[in-house]
Amino acid sequence: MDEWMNYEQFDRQTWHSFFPTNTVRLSQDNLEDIKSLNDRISIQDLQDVYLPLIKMIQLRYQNFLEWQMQKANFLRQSVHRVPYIIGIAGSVAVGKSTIARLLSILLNKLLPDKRVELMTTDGFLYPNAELKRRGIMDRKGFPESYDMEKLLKFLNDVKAGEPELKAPTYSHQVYDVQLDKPQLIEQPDILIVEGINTLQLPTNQRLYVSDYFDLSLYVDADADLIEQWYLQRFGLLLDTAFTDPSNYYYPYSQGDREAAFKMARDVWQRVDLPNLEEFILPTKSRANVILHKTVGHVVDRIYLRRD
Ligand SMILES: Nc1ncnc2c1ncn2[C@@H]1O[C@H](COP(=O)(O)OP(=O)(O)O)[C@@H](O)[C@H]1O
Ligand SMILES: CC(C)(COP(=O)(O)O)[C@@H](O)C(=O)NCCC(=O)O
Repeated sequence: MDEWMNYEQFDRQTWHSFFPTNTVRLSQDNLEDIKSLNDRISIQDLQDVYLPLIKMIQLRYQNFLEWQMQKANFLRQSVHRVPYIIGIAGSVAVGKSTIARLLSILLNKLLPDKRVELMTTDGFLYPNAELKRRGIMDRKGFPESYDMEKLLKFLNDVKAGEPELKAPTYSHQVYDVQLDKPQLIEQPDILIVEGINTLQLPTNQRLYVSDYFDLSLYVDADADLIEQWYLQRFGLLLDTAFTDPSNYYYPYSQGDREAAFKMARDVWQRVDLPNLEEFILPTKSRANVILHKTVGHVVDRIYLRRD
């Protein structure tokens, strides 16, 4: 069976033609915000790929708001604010958090009266100490390394409009969850949730994380390319965060650079690649939108699931 039969596929040019960019004006500040993503997203990518994407998200969001009104009318309830949740899935190091940040900047710009917040599911990993206690430190990122019950309960509370929720956070710098630095989630209108497990099937819970999503995106690329991006990020961290003696990878920042990269390649091959193949890739066909990236993070194809 054709794996893509329920998707429409667009090349970059066609996708761009759906929303020619001169209709959105970005201020210098917005551009600076976007550039602070380290020049990683080019203005060309912004125009060709991300502005049409954000326009489509805006249309879907309007539709969602309309439905909330109609539903309240039908059920003879008063309209209450329900957050719109966007999930972003894909491999470790494929660029999920970079895209999530860009989308949040653009949504803030397009919908200035809406509160847009961004979080990652990495904070729901068990702390390193607990992973070690369970003997699964080398399974970090695999389904069993997350407290899925806690994540589901959290998303349920967000949807229910609970005020001032505290999301646990994760630091790539420290290589651990930061129990003392929770992120406040304060009744957002739109919440972007990025993480490798956002489309994962439940292991023993009855709910999917994605049951709480109003829209889901999967960021896709060839594994060989993602490995390069993983190693590039490792190189950056090796020169910065890992030089802190409290960092998990500190010894590698002090020793031979080639040995450090050898270790990182080994971690990719033993941990992140098998996780991609066994648990992350199979979730791709559940996403509403698939962004396919090629060399240099350039998005060359966009897939939309028929609905
Ligand atoms: N559009 C892009 N252009 C260039 N580099 C990028 C782009 N998106 C991400 N990167 C780089 O790729 C690496 C992984 O990106 P990141 O957003 O951290 O991925 P994830 O959140 O999926 O782990 C980082 O080093 C980041 O700087
Ligand atoms: C915390 C993560 C599971 C999540 O990755 P992300 O999507 O944030 O890049 C990953 O970065 C990770 O730590 N994996 C374990 C093996 C490794 O050190 O790469």
